[in-house]
Amino acid sequence: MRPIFPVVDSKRPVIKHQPFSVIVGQELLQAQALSCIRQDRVLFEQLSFTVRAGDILQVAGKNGAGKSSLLRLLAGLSAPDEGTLHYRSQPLSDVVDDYAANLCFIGHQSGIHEQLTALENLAFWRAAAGVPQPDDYALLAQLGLAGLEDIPCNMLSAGQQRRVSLARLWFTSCQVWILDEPFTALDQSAIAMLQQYFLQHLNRGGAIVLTTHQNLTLQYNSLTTLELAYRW
Ligand SMILES: Nc1ncnc2c1ncn2[C@@H]1O[C@H](COP(=O)(O)OP(=O)(O)OP(=O)(O)O)[C@@H](O)[C@H]1O
Repeated sequence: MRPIFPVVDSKRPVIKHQPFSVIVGQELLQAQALSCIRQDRVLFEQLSFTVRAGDILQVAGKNGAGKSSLLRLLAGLSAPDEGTLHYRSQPLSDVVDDYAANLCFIGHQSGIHEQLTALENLAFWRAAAGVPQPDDYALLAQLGLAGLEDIPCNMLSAGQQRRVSLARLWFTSCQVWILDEPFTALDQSAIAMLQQYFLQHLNRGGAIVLTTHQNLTLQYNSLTTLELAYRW
């Protein structure tokens, strides 16, 4: 029988990740001369940048500037109208399986199954990712969800649902994280915890591309901001 209130140390890391076997600075994603057109509007064109191991790239811009559209291109969920994307120096289309296995994409929507509990959502994602059973109670406690593990997610608050959604980051072994508005609905303490966790991921050779309308409060040495201008 599961304990009703499991005793956990919320400061103790529940999963110890190994560093990625990469040299920090190794090129992971290269975007060359990307263009994206939506509803006859050119959102961006001739956009080129590189994301290396250890990098964090913040895509900024006004509502409708094309941030989510760019992230979807980078995640391989849609194709650019012009330009090319490479993963580890190979055309993305040639290495799509390798890339998908190394990519954790969390979109604008939380992506949780609202009828399922937090524990059930975690079990579902782990099964899909082929990740062995960690201590989910401890993970959820670390994310401030102790006591809420067994109720359907549609009975959680928006911020609590976002925390469940972000739990994937704590057990994924993927090196590239693409996160669309990960701080939405989170309170200040959760934002600080997530930013601290980003730092750990970068320090072990991970890479992050994210959008947010908030300023990142932590100092990231490898932070680059890509500002997308709203184009009419
Ligand atoms: N699949 C699509 N089909 C048609 N138009 C789209 C599609 N996806 C996005 N758009 C349009 O592209 C524009 C940019 O949308 P996008 O979601 O990329 O903006 P954003 O910068 O992420 O905005 P926000 O800050 O509001 O999240 C919008 O005008 C939107 O209506």
